[in-house]
Amino acid sequence: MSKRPRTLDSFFSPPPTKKSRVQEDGDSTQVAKGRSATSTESSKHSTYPFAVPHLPPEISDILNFAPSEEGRIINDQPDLDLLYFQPYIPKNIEKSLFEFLRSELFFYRVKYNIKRGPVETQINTPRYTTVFGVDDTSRFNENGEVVDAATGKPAVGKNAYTCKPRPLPQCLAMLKTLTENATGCTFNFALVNYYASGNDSISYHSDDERFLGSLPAIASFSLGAKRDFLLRHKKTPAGDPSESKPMKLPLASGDMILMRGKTQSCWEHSIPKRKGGEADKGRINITFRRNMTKAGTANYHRYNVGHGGVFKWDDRKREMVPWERN
Ligand SMILES: O=C(O)CCC(=O)C(=O)O
Ligand SMILES: [Fe+2]
Repeated sequence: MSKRPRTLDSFFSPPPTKKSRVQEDGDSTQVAKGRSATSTESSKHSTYPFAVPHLPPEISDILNFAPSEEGRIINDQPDLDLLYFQPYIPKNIEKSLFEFLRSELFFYRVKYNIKRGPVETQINTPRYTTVFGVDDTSRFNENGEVVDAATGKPAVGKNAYTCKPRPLPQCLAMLKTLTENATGCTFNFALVNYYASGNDSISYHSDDERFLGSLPAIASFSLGAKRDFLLRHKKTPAGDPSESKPMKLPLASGDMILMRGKTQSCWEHSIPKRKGGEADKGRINITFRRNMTKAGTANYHRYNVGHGGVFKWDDRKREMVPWERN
């Protein structure tokens, strides 16, 4: 069983009120009052368009029991090393965790240009994205400022960030800590995708950037609609037979897949568009990664935050809508 995680409450929000402390002590007569007090606590940061509420105790208390099942090793194909938790998130909170994150996080629908030779093409990312965290060179101090990991001083000049790193909100920090305890891996970055329908997708790619180091371990959570996760071996000069055997994992809500070893250097993965099944339902994917460099942080911001507007879930319209400060 994993250890109970520490949370980052200390610098995200004021100290807990008496009521929430009573509730945390488990005095059931105070639960209702304690809940309303706790639900007003939130993660705030100068880079956040709006505050992100802390997980309500009915979710966080049960999340402490994750992983729900032991991971199953899948390494029966060349260079593949997966640990598949089916599920990781306890069944009785998987839906409410999905709805909480969809409602409370801010998302972006990023457009960017790529240049191939003389031709510039605009890419419309076919899903909503958002990122949190910072690379190994830096950390957030008690005031929430990003500072050098070793000296505690802000990076200046050519060492300064070209983006504004944002700390993980408590809801993701808690899941990250649990995942670290269960897997023995260390993460400092979270990338969240929201696939609004079967029309949203991610094409074949590997998370093999240099800023993730060699043999990176990436923990990938699924919440909401079931979607196929496809994996295929990268082309090898020798035309290894493994190239012709793609794999399909039908990822269900609450599942977690840890990709490790040579998986990123030798395999590609994708979530293709789909029709039918749960195609009209949304899906959240959270990946925890360990990012090594400032350039990595800037890269994640460019492709997952961009310069465009913020989107937030509208529960009445049942869709992501542009969000504006009022
Ligand atoms: O949605 C998923 O399950 C995969 C997402 C992914 O591969 C990525 O964000 O790099
Ligand atoms: Fe990926």
